Amino acid sequence: MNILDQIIEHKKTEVEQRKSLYPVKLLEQSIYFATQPVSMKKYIQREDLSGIIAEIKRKSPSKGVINPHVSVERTSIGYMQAGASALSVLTDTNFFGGSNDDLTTARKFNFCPILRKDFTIDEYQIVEAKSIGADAILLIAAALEPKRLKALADFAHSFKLEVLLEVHNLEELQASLDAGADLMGVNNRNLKTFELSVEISKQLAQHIPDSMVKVSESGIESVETIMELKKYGYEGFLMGQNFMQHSRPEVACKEFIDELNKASRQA
Ligand SMILES: O=C(O)c1ccccc1NCC(=O)[C@H](O)[C@H](O)COP(=O)(O)O
Repeated sequence: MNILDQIIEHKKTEVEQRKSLYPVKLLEQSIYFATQPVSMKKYIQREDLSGIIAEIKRKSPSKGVINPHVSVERTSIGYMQAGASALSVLTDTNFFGGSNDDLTTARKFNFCPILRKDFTIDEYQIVEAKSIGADAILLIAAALEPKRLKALADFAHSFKLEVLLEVHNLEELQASLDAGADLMGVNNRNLKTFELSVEISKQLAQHIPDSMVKVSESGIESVETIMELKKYGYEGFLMGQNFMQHSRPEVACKEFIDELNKASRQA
């Protein structure tokens, strides 16, 4: 079994356990439906922000332990002060060391779009995402049938959550174009083999309709890469490890965005 299959198998068990521990009715009670979510799509397109979706990632299957004791409060505030457009918080515990508490902490201290980065396979997780304060969820084409992608995207929209749909190849992209996602993410990392190549984003760009906000995800390490991806129409850039591998991720993020702003002014 590849790592994505392992994650999904584990997630199925985890979701069933959570359903009996915290029944969906209970989650629904904690949702304040009148609260308007903060649009990740709009923030990514804001001229005064960098387009970077800065991630809180404690560990990962490909890298192992990255920054297990990170302060979510300090890092999330620092990321946003540095000029990030949005936050991504990995809430999976088993493979990424995150938790729902990480997201609620980020929510408590920031008014900005927050992506709940998890492996969504069930409607329950969407209600849960809303109940912990997320503005957007991730759906992964490699993990779900096209019909299921659409059903989950529709369900997320009914809770006023935006959907970042992630693909890694042309087949997945074409099969998921009708799912109704708000943002199309191209993951440069193959989640089955961990192979990384930013070329994937470049190759798939022309196949993504102009009406969709394009996000390039994973393995982004330099300002030059972002400047290059912008030429292909990318407006969002999901970055985790590059910041999180520093003891002060928010400082690394600020240095990166300052350099990016300088490069953008000179372009
Ligand atoms: O990062 C992994 O090793 C990984 C393995 C299996 C499934 C998902 C994985 N990562 C999730 C992500 O997509 C990344 O955290 C995100 O795009 C940021 O990537 P990076 O900047 O390379 O940390």
